[in-house]
Amino acid sequence: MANIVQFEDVGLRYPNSDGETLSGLHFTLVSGGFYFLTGASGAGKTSLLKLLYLAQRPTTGTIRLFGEDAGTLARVRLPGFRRRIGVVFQDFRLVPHLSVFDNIALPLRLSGVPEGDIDAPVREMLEWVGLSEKGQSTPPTLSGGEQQRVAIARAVIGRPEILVADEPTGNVDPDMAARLLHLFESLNRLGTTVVVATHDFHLLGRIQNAHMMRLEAGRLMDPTGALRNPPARPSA
Ligand SMILES: Nc1ncnc2c1ncn2[C@@H]1O[C@H](COP(=O)(O)OP(=O)(O)OP(=O)(O)O)[C@@H](O)[C@H]1O
Repeated sequence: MANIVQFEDVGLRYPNSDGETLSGLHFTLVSGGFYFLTGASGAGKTSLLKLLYLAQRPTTGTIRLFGEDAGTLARVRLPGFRRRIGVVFQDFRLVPHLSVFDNIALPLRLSGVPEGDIDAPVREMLEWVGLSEKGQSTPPTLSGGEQQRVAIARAVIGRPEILVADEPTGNVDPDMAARLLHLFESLNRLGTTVVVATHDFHLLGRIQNAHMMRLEAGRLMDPTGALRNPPARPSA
């Protein structure tokens, strides 16, 4: 299996913060893997995911995505790179004045898919997340869990190579959480590398062969030994 993501000694310090939010991250994700990222609130999960989907640059170290150094990537190639990564944001980030249908269609339209080829995949997605009746609604009229499902449909409609989801089951009941996880699992079976940050420990045992990544105060633990971290170094 090819390495799809490599973090090499990556650190992140936000400009106005006292210390490093993330430090010494050194790991590899393989193509087609399923990864859970856990850790207490404030441990740095969202920050790590932002590095992964190129919304944040690291302060130190190198991030390789799809075999290329993301730090030296020409600006013009960034949007194309980002399209290969589907993101489910913790706060959904749906476009409030667009219908559910148009929110889900957005990645296809941005990639230049012809209008005639948009209807069928969006309808399929709506069905997939159980929102076939809500295509013409706007996000502010939906429940939190429904908005979350729209966000998931939008993240996966472009068949991304990597799916990054930040607390994707935070607003749904246990049945829906299990269903959404099943959707991620089916995507993963089709070859998508999936990275899910979650507090929900019930989810963790549900995916066979999932790897666990645990963040503690900005440092990565490797309970399953799958990330090939080097042994912890003594702090300087
Ligand atoms: N833009 C920012 N500027 C300064 N500090 C930030 C910024 N974003 C996050 N932080 C800090 O970085 C730390 C890690 O935050 P992060 O959101 O990555 O944690 P998390 O593990 O995702 O937490 P949660 O589970 O509560 O979402 C926190 O102390 C947070 O205050």
